[in-house]
Amino acid sequence: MTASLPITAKLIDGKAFAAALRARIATQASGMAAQGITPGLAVVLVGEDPASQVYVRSKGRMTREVGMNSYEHRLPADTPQADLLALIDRLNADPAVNGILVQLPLPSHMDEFSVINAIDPAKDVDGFHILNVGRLATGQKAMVPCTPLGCLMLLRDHLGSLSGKNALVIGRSNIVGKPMAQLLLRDSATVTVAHSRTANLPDLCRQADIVVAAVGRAHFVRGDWIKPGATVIDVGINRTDDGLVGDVDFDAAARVAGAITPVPGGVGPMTIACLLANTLTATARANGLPDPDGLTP
Ligand SMILES: Nc1nc2c(c(=O)[nH]1)N[C@@H](CN(C=O)c1ccc(C(=O)N[C@@H](CCC(=O)O)C(=O)O)cc1)CN2
Repeated sequence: MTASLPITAKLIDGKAFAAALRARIATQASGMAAQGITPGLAVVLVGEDPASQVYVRSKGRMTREVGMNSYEHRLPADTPQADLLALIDRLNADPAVNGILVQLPLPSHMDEFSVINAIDPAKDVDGFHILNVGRLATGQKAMVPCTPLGCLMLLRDHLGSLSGKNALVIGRSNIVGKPMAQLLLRDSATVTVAHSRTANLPDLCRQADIVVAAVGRAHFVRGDWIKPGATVIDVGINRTDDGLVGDVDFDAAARVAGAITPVPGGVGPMTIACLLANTLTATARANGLPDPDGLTP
């Protein structure tokens, strides 16, 4: 039905936005270096998941590019959980390390919550520790999960104020859906969180000024679900025979939406840029400095 319409949506270029954000972070990091402080980020990868290896490599490279120290720890897939917890203890105690990230997913013999909650909340640059989750939910100063923080930055840049907008978050994961809903609420949007049991999802979606799709199913959100002029943020990264695609049927949605993020090149690059932003914020807080400009929600 939508295929006959021209593509009219503005493309929200997350790749360009993330590059500009990293440049600002590099400038602020060099300001810290002038005060004798070099932020340090430790990334821990357990196992050989191919996508995780790519992300961890990119994290290390981009950390160094913005002038921070990168510490990479690669552990075999059969590492006992106690060994991972012992490494986290050492990183918690290391003053050169300001940020700690354990790449997810973890091998199935490990308990994700026990591992994440072992990280010092002040160094939890993923914002997944229960204390940071609670702080975000109650409007206190927190470390904020990187992907939703990146989505928020793109939304604010495109829309200015989110106040009073109808926002639909599709997906209720701890990494994206739930913190995204908290951030939108904090910006005074009217937020609905949809999931696999939600009734009448297409109709709900047709009422949304903002759609954040984070379900992990290729092309799940159809073009005729989109309200004309809506802003569509696609968090999905699905590897298919047609290559990497998002959770939104981009070709159809881009003929109806006012603005839309592509996959690749939309939200994905913001995740690592926001990780660097969080590392800078954690370093500032650890050294009694004010939060860096424009990097926190
Ligand atoms: N501890 C964490 N684990 C995971 C997180 C996270 O935030 N913290 N998020 C994802 C993976 N992720 C970062 O870790 C990540 C995903 C995607 C991208 C990205 O730049 N995507 C590109 C496409 C790259 C490709 O070809 O695969 C894009 O969308 O343009 C960066 C980071 C799960 N684990």
